[in-house]
Amino acid sequence: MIRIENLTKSFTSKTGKGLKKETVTVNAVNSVSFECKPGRIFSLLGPNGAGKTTTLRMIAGIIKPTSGTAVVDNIAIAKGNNEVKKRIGFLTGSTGLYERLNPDETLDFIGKIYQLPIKEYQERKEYLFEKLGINEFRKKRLGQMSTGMKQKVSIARTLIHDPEVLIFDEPTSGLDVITADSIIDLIRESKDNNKTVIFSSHIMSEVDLLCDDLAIISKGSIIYNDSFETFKKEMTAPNLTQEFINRVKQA
Ligand SMILES: Nc1ncnc2c1ncn2[C@@H]1O[C@H](COP(=O)(O)OP(=O)(O)OP(=O)(O)O)[C@@H](O)[C@H]1O
Repeated sequence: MIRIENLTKSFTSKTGKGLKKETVTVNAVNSVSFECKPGRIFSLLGPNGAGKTTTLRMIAGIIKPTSGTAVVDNIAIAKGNNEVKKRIGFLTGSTGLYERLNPDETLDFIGKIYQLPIKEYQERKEYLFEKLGINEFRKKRLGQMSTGMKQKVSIARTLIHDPEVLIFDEPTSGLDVITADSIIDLIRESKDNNKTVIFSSHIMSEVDLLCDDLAIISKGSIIYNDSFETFKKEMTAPNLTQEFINRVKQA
């Protein structure tokens, strides 16, 4: 379960030189509240720069909110970051991978960090490698891999400790439809295993494939938050993408 209340993040930076130095504040996320339930897939949909990554990074405890609270699996983020991190799998475009390691070595390294029991770890690794089609390049160095191959390894790395809460920041970005499909399949399976899943996207067709509950974010604020069923029932545009565009424009 994820529950966030009035989550807000402002970034402050200095621009210019000498006497012309100015402080610039960007309100990336403004008082955002929503709840993601176990066994359901929650989509955070919004255009570029809307505040999706910033929101997810706050939920994952990577950056501190300026104000507001995030509770993950009954633990407040501010109070127990490490406890929360064990329960979370966070996939983001900037997930670090060591270019000199191969997928096997990468997962071994992460498995040790999480101190996973060896048998459980091995089984989980084999399962994820099979599911994601990593076996054929499991001995190849990350530095010699394509974007899609690296994304698969990132996903295996995110899921190796079988977390209760899965946070995917644009999980299929830059992937071909076949690769994207295996990832979508894995996300669905996590839902069936009663995990709490949130993923961000700016593509309505991807949301349509997976979503149970939908929040639309625009310029840092939530402009829609309800079930996807309700969104479809209330739709006045001829298709989902147009409905999304209209709602963002009207906000
Ligand atoms: N570290 C930072 N310092 C200053 N501004 C930032 C920082 N990170 C994000 N921002 C700004 O906050 C706003 C929201 O950015 P964010 O990355 O959360 O958007 P997003 O919805 O994930 O966008 P995209 O779909 O393009 O990835 C943008 O205006 C961005 O420039």
